[in-house]
Amino acid sequence: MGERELGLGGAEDDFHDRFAAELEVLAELEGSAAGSPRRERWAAAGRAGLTPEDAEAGGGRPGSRGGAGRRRLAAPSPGDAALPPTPRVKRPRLQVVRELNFRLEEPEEPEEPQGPDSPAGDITPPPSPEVPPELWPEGTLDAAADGSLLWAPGAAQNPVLRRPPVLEDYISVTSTAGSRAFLVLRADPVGTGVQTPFRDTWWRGQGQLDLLGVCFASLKEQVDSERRQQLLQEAYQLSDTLRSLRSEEVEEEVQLLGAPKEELVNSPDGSQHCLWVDEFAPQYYTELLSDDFTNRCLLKWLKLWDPVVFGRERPARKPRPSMDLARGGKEATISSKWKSHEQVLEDMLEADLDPSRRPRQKVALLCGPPGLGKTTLAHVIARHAGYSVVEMNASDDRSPEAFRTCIEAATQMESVLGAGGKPNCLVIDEIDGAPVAAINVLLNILDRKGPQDAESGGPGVPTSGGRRHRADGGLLMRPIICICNDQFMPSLRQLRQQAFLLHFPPILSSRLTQRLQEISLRQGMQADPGALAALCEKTDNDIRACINTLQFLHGRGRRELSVRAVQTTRVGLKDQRKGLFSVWQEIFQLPRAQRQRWAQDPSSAPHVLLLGDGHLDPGPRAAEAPLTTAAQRLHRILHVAASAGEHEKVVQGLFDNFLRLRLRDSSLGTVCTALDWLAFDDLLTCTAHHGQSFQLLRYLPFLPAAFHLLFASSHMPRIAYPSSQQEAQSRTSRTQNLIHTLVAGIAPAIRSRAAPQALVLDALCLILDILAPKLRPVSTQLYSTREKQQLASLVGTMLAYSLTYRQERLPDGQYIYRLEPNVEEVCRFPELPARKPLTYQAKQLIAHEIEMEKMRRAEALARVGDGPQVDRGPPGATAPLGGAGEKEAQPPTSHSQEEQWLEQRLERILKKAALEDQELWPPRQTWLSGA
Ligand SMILES: Nc1ncnc2c1ncn2[C@@H]1O[C@H](COP(=O)(O)OP(=O)(O)OP(=O)(O)O)[C@@H](O)[C@H]1O
Repeated sequence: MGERELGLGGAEDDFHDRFAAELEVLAELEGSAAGSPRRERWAAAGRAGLTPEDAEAGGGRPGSRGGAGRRRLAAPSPGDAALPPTPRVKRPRLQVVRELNFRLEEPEEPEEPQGPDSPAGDITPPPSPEVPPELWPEGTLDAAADGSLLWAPGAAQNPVLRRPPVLEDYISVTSTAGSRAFLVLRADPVGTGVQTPFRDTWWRGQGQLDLLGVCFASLKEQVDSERRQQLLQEAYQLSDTLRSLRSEEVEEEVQLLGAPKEELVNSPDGSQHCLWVDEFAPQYYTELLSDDFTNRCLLKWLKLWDPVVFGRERPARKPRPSMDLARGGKEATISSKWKSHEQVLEDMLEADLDPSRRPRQKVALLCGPPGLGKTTLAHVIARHAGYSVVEMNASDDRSPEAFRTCIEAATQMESVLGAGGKPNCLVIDEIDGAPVAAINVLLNILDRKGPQDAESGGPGVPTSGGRRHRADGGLLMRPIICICNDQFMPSLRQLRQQAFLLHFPPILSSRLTQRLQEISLRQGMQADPGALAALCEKTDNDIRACINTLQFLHGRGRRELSVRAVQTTRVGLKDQRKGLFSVWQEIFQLPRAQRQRWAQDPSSAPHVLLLGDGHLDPGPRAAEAPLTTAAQRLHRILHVAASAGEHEKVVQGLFDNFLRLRLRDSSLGTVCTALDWLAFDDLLTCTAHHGQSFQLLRYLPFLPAAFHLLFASSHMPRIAYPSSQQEAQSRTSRTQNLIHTLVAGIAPAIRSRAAPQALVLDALCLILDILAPKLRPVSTQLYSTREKQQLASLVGTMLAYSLTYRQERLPDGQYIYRLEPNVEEVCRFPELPARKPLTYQAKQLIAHEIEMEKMRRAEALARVGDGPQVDRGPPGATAPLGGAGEKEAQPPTSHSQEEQWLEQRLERILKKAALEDQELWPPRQTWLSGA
């Protein structure tokens, strides 16, 4: 400070001379020039970083810290405002500067009430208590100084100034050359020369308070990293424990088996090179696990190709003892009415070959769940029948071109003689994954007709497969076996109709268990039948899954298979989604294990769970066991229904089939409960979709579960694909169309009172009765007046409703007259006979009279339009039955006269219409010449 004073004292006069202009401005400012509006505007603008005009308009940023003090300073006093801007007595610079102190300290006190000039909306929070007032950034001040005369530009950043700063204390320094500089003094409350981090924190937060001092994000990060580390540690600990447990287990097993440790460690590695499913894949027909009937059917179908492929004649058929006779009397009558799938298949196999001596079904379609050995069956059977198998995967070769090339290469080209000179048999796997276009290619190939087909003449005896194939030019001469999981894929619809369809039934678990035992024995693995049966049940008798599980466990060093090991192992199934028929079957059939229990305890009928609580109460011992099993079944069906996906179709199948089951409940209580469930399902679906309450959809699988508990039995139900819904829909739309046609044709006067619903419910049935009066089967000439009137009124009524009779030819060649539009369909049950049927002649007569009446009306209309020029018809013609508007017309006396008269009328009407046309549309030449 001493230096400063020294400096100041020494050069005061010089200073005044050099900076006279600036000091004058300062003095002006000091002399309450705050009264000057311009000055105030500058100050406000400086505070908010606005232009003076902006400041004038909006008052700058309300509540900024520097603002309050500055505003107070700038408040004009009436006296000052009147003062002229005269030069003042020069005062020492420091004094000026001190008086120009803009009371920066004042805003530091947040409690201080705001001045009257403070904006009402000032909601700026007080500064953070952690930030000392001395460290408030000069940003606001600097901003205020920017462009203003009051501040030395860059004072905040550059402490060495050429002019003395206005607001801060400073030290002036004079160089030896006599030039002066001013050094700004800054307070340093934290430490000498140490830059405080708070300044940065303040600005980084862009006005945020950062009460914690550390950014929240970094705190979160810190917590996250700590948690991660903790998890990692836990994982390490777990893996250590597991490793130690496993090594203990292996050691135990080694001790049990007495095998040397090295051998155990090596054997899994060695076996990994070859999958057991491949190693133990069946090579011969006898090794197949699938159902014998299916195997035999496929083999028989392949044998049907022998005449064209191998040139062998088909062996003469032996008369088969009728299966019906072998069965019981009642069952025999049923089976004569309903043919089982097996019978249908056998009939197909017994059927004659087509004219080109090929089987009627050119392609066999094997369908069933995955992993049951369908592909294996096709390969083994084809080899067994003497073919060389060519396999293609329809999911891979999806394009129609690739499909065509593959099929033709295997069945049409020279390579029909495959490896070892054997003819090819094409196996198309996963055909349900092929697109419709590709399947159409296959269908086209199947549909190709040979010369024999075209002629339908006697069969030509082929000499050899190759020559015959060339002669037929593209005719399919080799068998094709298609394999799919889901036969109901829409793309397969047409193929299914043409194919020899073979459902692949589930493999018997006893056969599979036996095979698994063989395999495990050969691999040196001890597996008791119980454990293997559990494995089969768990995998739904999926051969692949069973063998893979065994290999997996073997690979992990297990030499003994226990039920617990099977239960605890997570077996990877290929595809758990079931087809619709399997879903329906599971719903209507008891699971196998359950069947035994069911037989033992018939009192625990599952429907009691749904029909009433009373049955569940008898006592814990009676209720507990069935409840547990029922709960298991419930969960299983819930799972099956939920994973099936097509809920609507599943429910339709249940609806169409549940009444065909053998119901044991004679009071039909189960049926009523089932109907209630169906109604509930409808309600649920409607509510979910109308109100978009999709959370309700989770309750939909409960309907199949309820049906299972109500109807499941040990019998294999005969399930039909549901069609009632579609039929009902098409019937509804047909009926609606009929009603619309009828209403549209009704005369306007009647139509106003014939709303479609009222018409259907109230009028149509009675109208049909009215339209069927008793008419004598004689000529109308012989009718009495009353009968004539009756006929006339009938014709009038039918015309009013735009009804008539049309002649139709039935497929058997018979002619009938049918009402048009056929509203009888709307209001009469098809099975019931018509109440008052009209004879063919009566309908013919009515139709004729309706046509006549129409013509008469048309002519009457034309006459009304033309007035007297219109020809009034033949002199003898009169209205036959007193039709409306035909008083003056003379009816023809005989039938031939009547026809003649009608023809003349028609001719005249047509001529008149032609004339009118000409008048309206003159010939083209006239137009052109006129133009
Ligand atoms: N009798 C059997 N003995 C041993 N393994 C068999 C037997 N039958 C089939 N396998 C094996 O089971 C596996 C599955 O058979 P396959 O591929 O024929 O089933 P799939 O029904 O065609 O299944 P996907 O529909 O998944 O193709 C094959 O690896 C096969 O080797």
